[in-house]
Amino acid sequence: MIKLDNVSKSFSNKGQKIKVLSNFNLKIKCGEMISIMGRSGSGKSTLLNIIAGLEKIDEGKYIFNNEKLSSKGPAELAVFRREKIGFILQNYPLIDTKNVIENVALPLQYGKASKKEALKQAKKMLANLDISYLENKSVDTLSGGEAQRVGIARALIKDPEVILADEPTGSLDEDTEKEILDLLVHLNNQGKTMVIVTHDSSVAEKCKSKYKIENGRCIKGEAN
Ligand SMILES: Nc1ncnc2c1ncn2[C@@H]1O[C@H](COP(=O)(O)OP(=O)(O)OP(=O)(O)O)[C@@H](O)[C@H]1O
Repeated sequence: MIKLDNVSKSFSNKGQKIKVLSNFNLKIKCGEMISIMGRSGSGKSTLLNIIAGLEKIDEGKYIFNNEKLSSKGPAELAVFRREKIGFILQNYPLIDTKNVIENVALPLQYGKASKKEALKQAKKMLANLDISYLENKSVDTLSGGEAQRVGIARALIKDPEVILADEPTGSLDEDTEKEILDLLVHLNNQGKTMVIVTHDSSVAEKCKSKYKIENGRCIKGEAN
């Protein structure tokens, strides 16, 4: 369903060209859970941004469900992102003037849903993730693990096909990391395609396919 075919991507920085990905190939099947490792600066976040349609590629093809996304313009890519992609980040930027349920409801309110409908859906999502007790909490009172669950609820509220997670457990202690990982595995078992960028090999071990970015290319690790 996700296919990157001979992709190249460079950035220009102060007149200097930085080649990040070159002849980069990757196929991710629907419902797969994969990890992406690689040293700092190897291009992991760039890859997630390309999959999300936030970064254009220089050469090659990006295919999503038989659609050539690399030929689409910014407006079409924004629609694609809104409908298909959920992002989970290390420190999810929750809005601290809104409480937990309002934060989770927000992506629906940016769409067509009324506030009442959005809050109803958010309530359901919090219940699905067993965090109804956080509903009315102010986000600045949440622990790291609680904030991450709320971030996950917000990423899931529009029922995206693909979850892109950039260091989802990076700032958590060992026990909380395990709980969040179990939640990601659970979501994958429910059919979500997951792409997890991580520095942590214990996170990568949870994934059925493991990859590493090295010298701009994608290298497959041994199967679990
Ligand atoms: N918008 C940009 N403009 C210029 N250079 C960029 C831009 N985005 C990324 N880069 C450069 O591209 C390279 C890859 O960056 P990227 O953030 O994808 O790496 P990463 O593997 O995610 O790193 P880390 O593990 O440290 O987060 C780096 O050298 C970075 O400085």
